Amino acid sequence: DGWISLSHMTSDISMFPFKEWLKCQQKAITNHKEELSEIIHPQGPLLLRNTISRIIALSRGVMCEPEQIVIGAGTQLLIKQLMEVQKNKPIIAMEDPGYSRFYTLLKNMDFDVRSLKLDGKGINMKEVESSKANFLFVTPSHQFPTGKIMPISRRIQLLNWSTQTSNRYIVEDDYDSEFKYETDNIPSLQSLDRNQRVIYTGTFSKTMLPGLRVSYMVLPPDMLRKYRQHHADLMQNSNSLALFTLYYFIESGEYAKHIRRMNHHYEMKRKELIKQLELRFEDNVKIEDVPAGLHFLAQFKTYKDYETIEERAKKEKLEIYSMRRFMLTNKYKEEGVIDLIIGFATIKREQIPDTVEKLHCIIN
Ligand SMILES: Cc1ncc(COP(=O)(O)O)c(CN[C@H](CF)CCC(=O)O)c1O
Repeated sequence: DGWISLSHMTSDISMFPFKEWLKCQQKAITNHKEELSEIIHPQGPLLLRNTISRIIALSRGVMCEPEQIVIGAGTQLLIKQLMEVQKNKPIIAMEDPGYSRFYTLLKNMDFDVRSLKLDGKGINMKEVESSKANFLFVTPSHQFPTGKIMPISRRIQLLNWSTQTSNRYIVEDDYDSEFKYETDNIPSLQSLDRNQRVIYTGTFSKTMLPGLRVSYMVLPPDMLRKYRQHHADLMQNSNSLALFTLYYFIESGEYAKHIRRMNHHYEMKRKELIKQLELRFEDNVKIEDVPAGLHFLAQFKTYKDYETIEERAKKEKLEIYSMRRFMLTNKYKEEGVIDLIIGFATIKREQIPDTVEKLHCIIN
């Protein structure tokens, strides 16, 4: 259809090992007919939760028992189910710019959602303190969408904040933490938490396929008890066959191999795209060069406004999202520049020069 994608919402399907996936699916069908014929554990199969707890301990330092893991068909659904448990409507705070889908979901659930500004270290601490929030949503590993990696100092401040009164929680959304280039990973916020205040969420959307719809959250024991009480009748909403297949995919080593391969592939494309952008735009572009994730923020000098740029991108059949998509309430707009979110998962390496050229004529 002639469209080129700089979307941050995709993963590179051309590299997905479907042959291996199908072998694992065959194993799942052969070995788990029993489970496939009945209602599985509401939190997802214990054998997959064992595997997930092992990999997030190794890769993210998350310390948890498999019993604390709840699997679900997407992070949004898990957040919805988690927040349904909260009595007396806690006040919620989240990053702005941030994840508009969570903001909309929580507003639609009639929560009082405060959108807090960022500073150089991530969510602004003074705003957190004055927000009177009980539930704080953050993306410390790779702030969504600016990409900032939250330093340990700010993480400690947040953890101290979470222990100041009894009913405070931090939801750590670790959505694309598996992709780090050059730098090594800072352990998760959850790994530093000694007071059972951090609810950790992860997803296979970025490392596998967004269409798989397999995500998970790790609940502290007291929250898990409340969750199980409230959702006693709720069934697992992920596809069981996909869950058992994923189990074999991980246990066979294919998952670790796939992540290594994708890390290398994405790092190469990211480097090339940044190089071409800087060549073409010279000092009319400023790249937030955080070596992580599947997108980066690029600030372009132009007096055109967001609507014009978005219109022209559509006309040029270039799928790209601007900062407008992520501004929750403070619609700031610096004079003479626009911020675009550049996703590099889907673009082919050979398409990069033309795409940069296309972007140049859209912006200038
Ligand atoms: C901040 C953040 N936390 C989690 C997910 C994972 O969600 P799920 O696939 O349901 O597990 C995403 C994935 N982002 C979506 C696809 F990229 C949508 C982006 C947009 O709406 O801008 C995300 O950005």
